[in-house]
Amino acid sequence: MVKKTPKEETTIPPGTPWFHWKYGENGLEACLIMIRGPQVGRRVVLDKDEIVLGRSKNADVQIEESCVSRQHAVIKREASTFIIIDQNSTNGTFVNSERRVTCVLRDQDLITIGNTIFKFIAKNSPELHYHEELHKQASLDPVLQIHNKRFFLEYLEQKCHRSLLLPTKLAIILFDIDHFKRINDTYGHQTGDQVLLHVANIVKSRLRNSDIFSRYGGEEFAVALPDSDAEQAGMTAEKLRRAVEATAVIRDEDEIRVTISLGAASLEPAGSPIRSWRDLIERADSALYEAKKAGRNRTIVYRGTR
Ligand SMILES: Nc1nc2c(ncn2[C@@H]2O[C@H](COP(=O)(O)OP(=O)(O)OP(=O)(O)O)[C@@H](O)[C@H]2O)c(=O)[nH]1
Repeated sequence: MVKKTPKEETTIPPGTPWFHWKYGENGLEACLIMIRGPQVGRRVVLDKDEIVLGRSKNADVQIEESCVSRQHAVIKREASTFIIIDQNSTNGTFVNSERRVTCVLRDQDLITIGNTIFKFIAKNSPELHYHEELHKQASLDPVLQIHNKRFFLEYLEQKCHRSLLLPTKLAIILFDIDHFKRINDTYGHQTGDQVLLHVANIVKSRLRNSDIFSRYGGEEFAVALPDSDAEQAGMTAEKLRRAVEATAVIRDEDEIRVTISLGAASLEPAGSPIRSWRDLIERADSALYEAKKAGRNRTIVYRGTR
């Protein structure tokens, strides 16, 4: 049964980029890896001319520590060089333990901001591919070979931030297999896993390359649809629902059929404006909840006034 997402449930690192886990045209970009702090292993790809680090919600890399200034430091890219510039922060920016106002970053430099430490990995660093692989492994669901929740939320946060600034359209779908417990209870957990894989494959094959599809929980999934509004998300959701409904998993003599319930929400105003990715998740989740309550095997698009 789908439960409403508690507000504090998602604690995914803010500002974590998602877009360079496949090799881009210019190869891998330089990055920062958090090596001490609340999100150890968090990777920040330095793919913009300027990246702000600070406590502010609007910082590209938000560091939620009271001793970190709102706009603490900026990393500027100049050709292939990265320069960190302290923004007159109260407690200072440290590179390799020395307080610096500006500093050209070199491979493996350690940047300390508050209690958080990042390691700078340059574009030509021998460690770059290693960190890339670690990030990739940490972003995949090992059974279904689709993105995991961590990756999805990283992506959503980044994408939402940009879509609200530009602004561009963005929608998401959350969906859940109906009465999945019965499948496990009737056929066993292994067959349950087969059904999960079946649903994941059906959905994957119906999405665009630009859509981000992930496992959100046990039998819950999430899709992010860039450049889509609520109507388009509703149509995609219906397409997915019909595709799942129309196919079956064959097991011995049995045809196992499942249905899914879906909730969709988009960034465009529906009642009160969306301020963050959390609002989007909450709205899609409440639409999914309504779809379950209304009898399952259906799509509800969030049109609330909250
Ligand atoms: N086989 C298998 N089962 C899983 C996995 N993750 C979660 N489940 C099962 O999914 C079931 C979810 O049950 P419920 O939350 O009651 O939901 P439901 O039976 O789908 O009912 P509704 O969501 O209300 O339609 C539980 O029995 C979990 O054990 C998994 O990775 N593999």
